[in-house]
Amino acid sequence: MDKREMSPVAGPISGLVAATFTPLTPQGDLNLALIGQYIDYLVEKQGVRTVFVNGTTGEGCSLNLEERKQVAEEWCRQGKGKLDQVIIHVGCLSLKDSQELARHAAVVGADAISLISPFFFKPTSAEALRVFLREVASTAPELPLYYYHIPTMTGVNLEAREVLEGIEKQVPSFKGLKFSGTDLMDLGQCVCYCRSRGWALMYGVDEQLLGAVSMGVTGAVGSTYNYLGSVANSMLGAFDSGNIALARTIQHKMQDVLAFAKSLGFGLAVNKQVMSEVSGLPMGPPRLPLLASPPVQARAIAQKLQQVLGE
Ligand SMILES: CC(=O)N[C@@H]([C@@H](O)[C@H](O)[C@H](O)CO)[C@@H](O)CC(=O)C(=O)O
Repeated sequence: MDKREMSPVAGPISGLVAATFTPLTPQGDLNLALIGQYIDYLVEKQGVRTVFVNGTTGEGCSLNLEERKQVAEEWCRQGKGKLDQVIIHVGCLSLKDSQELARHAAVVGADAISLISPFFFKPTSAEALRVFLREVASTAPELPLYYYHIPTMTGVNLEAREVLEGIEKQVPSFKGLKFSGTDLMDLGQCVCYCRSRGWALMYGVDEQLLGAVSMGVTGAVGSTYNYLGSVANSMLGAFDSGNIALARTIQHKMQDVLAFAKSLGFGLAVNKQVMSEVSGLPMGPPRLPLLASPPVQARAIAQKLQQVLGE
């Protein structure tokens, strides 16, 4: 067990955060009954004790509000005493919907909320986005709020550093961001801004986490930490102890697996199947418009993972 696994979370979020899949039945309804076992798997097999619920991996934007509430509530309920933190993603196209989910997150005992920018009518300036974040935060002022920067999915290409400018004056509960972009200049600037305020900066592109760690992020949120958490934890442990050569070797192996996965059309649908293959927990199908792929792809990826990372 490495240092990060042992240290309790205090202050800004550190270490790995699993961006959870939303378990569905074969018919496409929520399978809430699986969440208890899912938590045990993350904690016991992957050494991951903080979760990010209803985000990209959780298909949050494909669930209706009632479903999102049920999923959030179940993670909070089942995670009590087992998980360090439950972060609920409340981003929606409608301000009112995000406010409703933020309020609900507070009621069910979430530790924090996070949100993407609306992406149909997009904010035309960083100030417009800050005002949107402020209006959501005001409905759950007691919960830390993290901006979720994911330009590849939202098409909102405002620099994250620009969004941060002066945000603490508008959003007193603001505590950092989840950065799922690849612009290292922007990331570095965000690190400086967040570090001087004691905020969290969680990186979200798993295949290049080591680069972000060397930039100074406090932690990482990602889909692959659901089943590669223990591997990624050992990479972070190697980095922390100054064994950069080992950290690089581990990151390169993770990249080999993900490059192979991408060559087979890795996306959320296949990723969810890989999780089922590796964990043995039936995550079920993705929700339309995503389509399930033939299981052969996920099996091949799970085998590759075993072959590369089991070495
Ligand atoms: C676009 C996307 O899904 N990115 C993932 C990554 O974890 C990604 O799956 C991984 O880096 C493999 O490419 C996360 O950033 C998403 C995430 O944290 C979330 O589910 O909210």
